[in-house]
Amino acid sequence: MIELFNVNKSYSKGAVKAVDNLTLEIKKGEIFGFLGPNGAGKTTTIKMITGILNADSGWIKINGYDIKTDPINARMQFGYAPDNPDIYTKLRGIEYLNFMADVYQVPRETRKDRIVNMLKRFDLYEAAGDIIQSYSHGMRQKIVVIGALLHNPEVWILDEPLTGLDPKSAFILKEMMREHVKQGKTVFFSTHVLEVAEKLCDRLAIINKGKIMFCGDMDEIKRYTEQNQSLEKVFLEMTQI
Ligand SMILES: Nc1ncnc2c1ncn2[C@@H]1O[C@H](COP(=O)(O)OP(=O)(O)OP(=O)(O)O)[C@@H](O)[C@H]1O
Repeated sequence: MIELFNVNKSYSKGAVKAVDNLTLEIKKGEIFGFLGPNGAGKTTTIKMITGILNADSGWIKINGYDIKTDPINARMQFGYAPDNPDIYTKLRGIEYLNFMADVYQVPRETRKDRIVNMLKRFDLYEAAGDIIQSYSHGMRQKIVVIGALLHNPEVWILDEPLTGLDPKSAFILKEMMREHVKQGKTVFFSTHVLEVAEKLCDRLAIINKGKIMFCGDMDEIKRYTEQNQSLEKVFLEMTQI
């Protein structure tokens, strides 16, 4: 579960208001999509949830742990895959995964099986001994996702996880998301791809200029509009592209 209450964030000494009084609750057992055009405030919000950035005001809790006042407990609740997978490129894939397993204290007895299973699931097993720098964008994205999920976190926070994945990898990740929430756990992810959000999410929020324009499920989207409009039309209306 993720809770945000009256969260604000500005950049450039207040000149750019990136997140504007945002209140949101992402429940256990749901895949929650975070939608918005470029520059809407999605990544800034995700960076505040994960404690990379501090909110100017408001509070954020993950499974009840405040990211500001109880950061270690809060961080142990989630796995986070950033939108830019170009990290630790000098390491071999397997070195990166072992490093992540060390950081999150994954026990030796379970880590090997877990690493091998996830590498095989994402078709990366053969490449695990290669330097990450030699990987394609999609391969880097997959290794970052595996690293984020190795400690079997209850809450998954994924920034644009499907961008750049081939159809098979995207299918596998979506399948994993569904399996995860079936166990009563939480998935929060941002996307530009409306079709994915429409098919995958239990609920979604549309953000524009730092403000939540809509939050609800697909039925609520349809009720919200007079006719049975598509998510695309609703999105375009709300974000006025
Ligand atoms: N470090 C920064 N300094 C100044 N302004 C910033 C900084 N980072 C983001 N911004 C601004 O804050 C706003 C929100 O940006 P953010 O990256 O959160 O949007 P986003 O929804 O993730 O966009 P995208 O879909 O393009 O990744 C934008 O106006 C952006 O230009």
